[in-house]
Amino acid sequence: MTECSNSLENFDFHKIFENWDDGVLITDSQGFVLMHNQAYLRLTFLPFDSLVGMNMRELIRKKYATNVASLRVLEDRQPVSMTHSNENGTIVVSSNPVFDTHGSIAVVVTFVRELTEIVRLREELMQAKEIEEMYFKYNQKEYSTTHNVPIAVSKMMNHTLVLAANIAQVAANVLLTGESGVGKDVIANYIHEQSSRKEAPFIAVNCAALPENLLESELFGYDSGAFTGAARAGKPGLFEAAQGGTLFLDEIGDTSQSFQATLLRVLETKEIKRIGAVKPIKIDVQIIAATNRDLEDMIKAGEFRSDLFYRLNIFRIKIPTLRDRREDIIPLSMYFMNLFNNQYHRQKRLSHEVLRQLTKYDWPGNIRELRNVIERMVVMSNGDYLSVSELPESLRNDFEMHPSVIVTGIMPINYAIEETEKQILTNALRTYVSTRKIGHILGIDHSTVVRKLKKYRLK
Ligand SMILES: Nc1ncnc2c1ncn2[C@@H]1O[C@H](COP(=O)(O)OP(=O)(O)OP(=O)(O)O)[C@@H](O)[C@H]1O
Repeated sequence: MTECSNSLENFDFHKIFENWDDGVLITDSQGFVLMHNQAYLRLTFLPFDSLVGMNMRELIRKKYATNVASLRVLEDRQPVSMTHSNENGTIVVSSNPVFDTHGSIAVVVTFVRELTEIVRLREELMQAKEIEEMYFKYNQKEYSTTHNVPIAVSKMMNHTLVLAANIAQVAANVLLTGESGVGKDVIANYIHEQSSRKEAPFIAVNCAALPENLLESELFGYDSGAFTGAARAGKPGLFEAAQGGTLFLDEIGDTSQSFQATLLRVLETKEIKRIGAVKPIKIDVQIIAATNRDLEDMIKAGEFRSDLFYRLNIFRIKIPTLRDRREDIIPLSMYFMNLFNNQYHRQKRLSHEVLRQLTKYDWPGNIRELRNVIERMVVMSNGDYLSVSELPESLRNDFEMHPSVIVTGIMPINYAIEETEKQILTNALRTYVSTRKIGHILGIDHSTVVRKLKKYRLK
């Protein structure tokens, strides 16, 4: 090593170490601490004001550590490097022996460096790569508008499709459940398309959209003279129109108890009677019922007939929410982008940042909400690439996904404020690199962020 001894003599090494961002610790040949800087305590989260004079074995004895690099150096007489990860982040610790002229270890110098940021950046890079791969995969022709099979990349949704296809083979009646917008309509269609009935009609009825008497006459039809104003020849209902095919009864949870009783009879006898008629008509129709309501709760509340529920529940498909199958978000987004590009004669593209943001959001409105977001962006955006700034407000800010703050105890207000500030800043540091960005996200100015980070000794 080349050095200029004159100038080095003037250096205050303590001062240099103290201002160092990395942690530095020097121990003697017995493991006693000779010196360390504040960064060492901050990065290792050791709850001491000073370690000087303490033997590093003490840390193991007091269970602050299981493996101490500087002690390993004393045993192995060679440099040792190790990484430690916990809820506070990841650090890399490198310890090096310094030998005296007799070849004995004089001191061990240890450096501690924070890796959290690097680990986070690596994860982000991997995520970006994944998104890029997906982007190219799902931007191909097969995800163009001609795609008529439900988009399903996730294991969960593929499992749902297999179940649906199996049920389609046996033409059993099915109950589809799941939150609003998860794709119950789409799955009902898929079941029909997978069945041997696919050439016959698929008829969908929204039971909640019609008043009870109209719903019955629509479904069962009526005979001539059934009521004033009835057509002379009578009118076949949708059950008859769906002969040989599929009848999809959406929002079954919103029907009256008397309608439920009639439907149960139809399921059991496979016959219907037109209103005002005496003679029953045999029907050969696969019934698919769907609801986003909790029928079991409704039964408890006396709002849904348990006998109809048990009849329908023999084959039930619960369609998972979009937040439970995040792998489908990118393929669905690409699909909708192509769909609306064609529809509105646009050539928009989704940027990686937008895709990443879409995968992070919780989608309470499920696929319908995603579809609406993409449609709006395709129509409203100015540039070729849809950018994060064009996303709706709720999707732009991560923190809006976790808006509730729950306090479970009683404590001094100032302590609570400081503790909350500290936790929010720690969370923000995990996601954002720049203090300016943190200021923007937290709604405070940049200098306040810097001041608070210093105050809480956060980095
Ligand atoms: N797997 C999918 N692939 C492509 N588009 C889908 C898929 N699932 C749902 N969609 C689209 O999402 C929107 C909502 O789906 P759908 O109407 O089937 O939901 P739902 O569960 O029946 O909702 P609700 O309970 O409110 O009636 C529709 O535009 C549909 O085309």
